[in-house]
Amino acid sequence: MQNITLRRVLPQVFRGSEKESPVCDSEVWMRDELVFTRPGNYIIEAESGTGKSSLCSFIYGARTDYDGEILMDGEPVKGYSIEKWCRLRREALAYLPQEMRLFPELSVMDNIMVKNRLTSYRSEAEILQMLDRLELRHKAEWNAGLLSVGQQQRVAIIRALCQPFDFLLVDEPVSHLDARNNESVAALIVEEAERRSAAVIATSVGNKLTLNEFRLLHL
Ligand SMILES: Nc1ncnc2c1ncn2[C@@H]1O[C@H](COP(=O)(O)OP(=O)(O)OP(=O)(O)O)[C@@H](O)[C@H]1O
Repeated sequence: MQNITLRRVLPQVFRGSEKESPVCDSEVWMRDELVFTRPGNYIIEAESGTGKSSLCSFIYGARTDYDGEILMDGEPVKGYSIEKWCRLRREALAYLPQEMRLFPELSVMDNIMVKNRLTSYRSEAEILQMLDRLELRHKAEWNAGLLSVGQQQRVAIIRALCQPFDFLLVDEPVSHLDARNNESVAALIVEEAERRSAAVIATSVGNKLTLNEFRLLHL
């Protein structure tokens, strides 16, 4: 997939507020055409409750309660079959939801392997290396539910990287990370995105992923 286009997209919950702030000032909602292309980095910044997670769910196809159109390589996604969504999510679209969705009773390694067994994208040694880079190697056998939220974020990021993708969608990926961990996560994400010539779309409510070059959009 080369591009994702938003045409006059607006969450249905915001219907009627098109002429009011923040919707009328948004660089995303109700724009005639907003195109995300790969490769490239995008940060979508906004205050709480303005729809960052909703936007991610719309792009990922998890929710359809929006007006306007989302197109992938020019095709409107609202007509996509379940099979097409499954293929897209397996091959082209990786997603880290804000709530991470780890299995708390499974170990860190098993959480990552649940995904990696489906994709066969990484070797166990590569996963351990990524855990090492994000300073979590010593937690590999811990239950994910016993990790801090910031540690869980790092595990969920590694899990999201265990697949091919053209677009990586990360919803507030560093909201619980300090500057040093933010930089480690950003370096890993940039490296993985560059390897795939992919685009990164990251949302932020304040603590932004430390990318060198990116287009900033205010939601
Ligand atoms: N599944 C849903 N169905 C309908 N409306 C929803 C749903 N999820 C969220 N909303 C509404 O959409 C609006 C934006 O919520 P959303 O979670 O997208 O914001 P956000 O910018 O990600 O917030 P935060 O930074 O606090 O996580 C809120 O008014 C919320 O009540």
